[in-house]
Amino acid sequence: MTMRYLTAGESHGPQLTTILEGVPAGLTLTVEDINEDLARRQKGHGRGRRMQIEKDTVDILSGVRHGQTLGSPITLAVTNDDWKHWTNIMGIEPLTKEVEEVKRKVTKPRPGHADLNGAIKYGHRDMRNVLERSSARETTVRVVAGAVARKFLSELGIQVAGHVTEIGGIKAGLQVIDDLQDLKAKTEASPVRCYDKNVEQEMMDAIDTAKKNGDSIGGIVEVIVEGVPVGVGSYVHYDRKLDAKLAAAIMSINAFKGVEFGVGFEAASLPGSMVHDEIAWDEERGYYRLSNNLGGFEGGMTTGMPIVVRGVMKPIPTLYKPLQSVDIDTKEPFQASIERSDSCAVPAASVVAEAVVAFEIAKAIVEQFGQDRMDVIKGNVQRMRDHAAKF
Ligand SMILES: Cc1cc2nc3c(=O)[nH]c(=O)nc-3n(C[C@H](O)[C@H](O)[C@H](O)COP(=O)(O)O)c2cc1C
Ligand SMILES: C=C(O[C@@H]1CC(C(=O)O)=C[C@@H](OP(=O)(O)O)[C@H]1O)C(=O)O
Repeated sequence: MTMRYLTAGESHGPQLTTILEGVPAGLTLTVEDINEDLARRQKGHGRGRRMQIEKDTVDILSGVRHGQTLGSPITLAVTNDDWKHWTNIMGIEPLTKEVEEVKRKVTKPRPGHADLNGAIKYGHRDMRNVLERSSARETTVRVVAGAVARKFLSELGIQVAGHVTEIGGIKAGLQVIDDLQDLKAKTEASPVRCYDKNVEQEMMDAIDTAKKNGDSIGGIVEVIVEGVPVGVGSYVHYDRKLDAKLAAAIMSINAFKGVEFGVGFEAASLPGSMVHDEIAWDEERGYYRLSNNLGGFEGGMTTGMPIVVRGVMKPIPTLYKPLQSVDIDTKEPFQASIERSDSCAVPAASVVAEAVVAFEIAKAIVEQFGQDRMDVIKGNVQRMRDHAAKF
């Protein structure tokens, strides 16, 4: 058995829901653990008006009793505060004439969003049926699932931190990050979730300029995970490689277009001597590496060094400045008219990236070190650490 989750819910429907299955029994879990991450996801310069309407908090509806997980499926829900403005448009009852009159049918696909392909695929003449689910509103409950995973990992001494390294071409200064607490403190204090104070204002200006021009910008987020034991994941079969799973998880975030580990794409132009992480040993630490260019992975398995994974987010597709598109009813070209949109969601996406990475690592640990009980998993992880230290 494994840990898995489903998400359900439309962007302007009553709520987003996730059911997590396979979370071991005996994990201490409170709504506060989760609400903290939900609040972090809502912050960040560049978000549109929707974030002022929502104040995301979670309800735990099953699988937890007196602050402890039971081992049974955990149902978690986040209410959409905006729903009250959309009850006619998003109702589940059949259409009446009055509803038809207020129903905002969407027939103008946005380049870069899921509208046109989704409409053709599912046969929807009203593209609201596509955008409601393709919206990144769904990432609220991925952050909820990730918060549970993060709590699980913290019990095993594993820390996860995400931050923004680039927005609209403005790059954070290069720094080897070896203090996650410091990184977290700097990132949380930053309106763009970037540790480098020197570029913060430039990033915000880039976002404001894009917004003023009716445009949008993307960027790069990085997630660092410390404390994962050696050998999580496996080289023995392609679908057991943990780096591949993390790559898929990052790519699954709305608007993400690429993933790299450690030096990543730069490895193409570097000689092997500048890429591979030399191996050393001492009595206290056991085996360790003199560098971490490969971002914590060899052979689909963790090396014990921090995992360093980055993802690139394209600019937000909904633009106030119209791009060419065609109305699917009239087949006429149109000028876009936009109600609201984010102009940059890279800071929020760094929290989503943390969540999906945390979930994949928690899942791999549950698969490898025991499934039902926290105490058994803790013991098994410790045995692996001892084994590696003595090896
Ligand atoms: C946190 C977050 C917020 C987003 N906000 C918007 C938005 O306001 N407007 C928009 O058009 N796209 C937004 N996106 C991106 C779209 O959801 C995404 O581009 C779309 O689902 C199409 O999928 P794809 O870009 O992965 O192909 C956001 C993405 C994330 C991660
Ligand atoms: C609601 C969220 O993000 C939304 C993601 C999104 C999209 O198209 O992906 C479009 C916008 O939604 P709306 O059209 O309601 O303004 C964003 O606000 C959120 O992150 O919670």
